[in-house]
Amino acid sequence: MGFTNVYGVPGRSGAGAESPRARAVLLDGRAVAATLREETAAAVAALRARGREAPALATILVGEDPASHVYVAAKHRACEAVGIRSLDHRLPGDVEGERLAELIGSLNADDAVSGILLQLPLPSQLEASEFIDLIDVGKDVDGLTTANAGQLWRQRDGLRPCTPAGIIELLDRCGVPIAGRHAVVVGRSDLVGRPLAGLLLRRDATVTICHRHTADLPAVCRGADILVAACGIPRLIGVEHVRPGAVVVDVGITRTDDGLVGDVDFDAVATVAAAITPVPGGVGPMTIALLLANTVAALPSTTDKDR
Ligand SMILES: Nc1nc(=O)c2c([nH]1)NC[C@@H]1CN(c3ccc(C(=O)N[C@@H](CCC(=O)O)C(=O)O)cc3)C=[N+]21
Repeated sequence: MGFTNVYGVPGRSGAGAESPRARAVLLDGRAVAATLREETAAAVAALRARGREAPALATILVGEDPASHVYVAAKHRACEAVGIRSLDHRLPGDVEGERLAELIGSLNADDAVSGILLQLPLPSQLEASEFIDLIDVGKDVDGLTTANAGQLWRQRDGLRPCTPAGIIELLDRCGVPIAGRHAVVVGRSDLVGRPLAGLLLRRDATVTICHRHTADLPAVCRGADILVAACGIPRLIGVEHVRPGAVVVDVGITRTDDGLVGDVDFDAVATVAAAITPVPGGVGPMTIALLLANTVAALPSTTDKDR
């Protein structure tokens, strides 16, 4: 992408320097995700052509959270579009943990199931990490089990969480360099902040993780070449957090009366950043594209099966 040169000269302008007038380049997650989905569809077609079964993703949705229903439906549609079969399991919000555990056990044992996704959040009586860790490590297409998280931090192969992996893929495919850059991640969730920090570190970024106890958040964020907002606080990140020329990634997605709102004050930040992801159309579609890629990657390798 053409903007690498612009971005390649980071604007280490002193205090009081004027913001560039030009608006930030849009990091178009929707377009990049479409390309990635085509690649996944081609990989599935190639498997089928060799006589293999299509991969299958099993989703588990517990309770009636409306946003979760929207997301799970989107995941099923995306599976269908690339030739991945999907299995839709639903449990009532007051389900006993034992029943959920049984379902996960039966999906672990089912050879026709290549990936298992337990949609979060769970109802409050169920401790999410306890159930995530019941998922077979090889079917953990969300990359959220303790075992896969450990693989990441130990620098070993493993399934990676979809949102963090999607962010890295988006930066790579848009030509944003990572090695040697200072990446600041705002938010330390198990789903996004922590694993993303691990992935950025593996790519040789200098990584800072910020959270609610961080002193002078704007100052820390202004040190970022790559600033990732993943705290779930609508429009927390404003111009005062962004050094002119930084790349800004917005993971936040809050439903409000005026639509979906990110963690970044987009209109303001787009006047100073070199590049920025929109909400919607940024990180969200990449998350789903990586879920599909992970589901294909979770298949036992062709060589294993063919031997
Ligand atoms: N086990 C688990 N794994 C997850 O990956 C997971 C989860 N639980 N719980 C909830 C979050 C959230 N999440 C999103 C996925 C896609 C969009 C997405 O496609 N967003 C569209 C907009 C879709 C809309 O209109 O809502 C966009 O940003 O353009 C958003 C959010 C996955 N999550």
